[in-house]
Amino acid sequence: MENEKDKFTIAARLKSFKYAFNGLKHFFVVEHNARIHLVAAAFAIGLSFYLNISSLEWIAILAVIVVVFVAEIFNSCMEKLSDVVSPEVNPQIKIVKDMAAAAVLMAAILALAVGAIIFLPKLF
Ligand SMILES: Nc1ncnc2c1ncn2[C@@H]1O[C@H](COP(=O)(O)OP(=O)(O)OP(=O)(O)O)[C@@H](O)[C@H]1O
Repeated sequence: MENEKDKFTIAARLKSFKYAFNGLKHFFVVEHNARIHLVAAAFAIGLSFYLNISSLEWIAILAVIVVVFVAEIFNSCMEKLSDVVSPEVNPQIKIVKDMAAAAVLMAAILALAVGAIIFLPKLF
């Protein structure tokens, strides 16, 4: 039988959004790396306006910005979860944290490559 909690309600969906925005607020207010990504994103968006890039180029720039933020949010989640699960030094936690950081590195490399492909020919 369907439980009260499983029922679809607009109020429950709105609450989920509230929690998601709460997570976003925490990320931008508390996590220091978020500020670095925010500055880089603002720079890329400013440069995109200045260089009057095409619609497809905008899609690529916005997509890589979001990919970097998503990777960094999950990386921060992994760090927090790891610190709760195992606050002491643990070789498996090291691998978990290193791999989460590797995901951010991959996203950042992609963002740099896409930025270079779009911006460099317009600048030089
Ligand atoms: N509990 C642990 N056991 C083993 N190694 C750890 C542990 N905690 C952290 N490390 C190692 O230290 C590195 C840095 O971990 P930490 O949680 O400090 O992330 P950080 O990258 O410094 O955090 P931030 O992204 O907030 O600057 C990890 O990638 C991992 O190699």
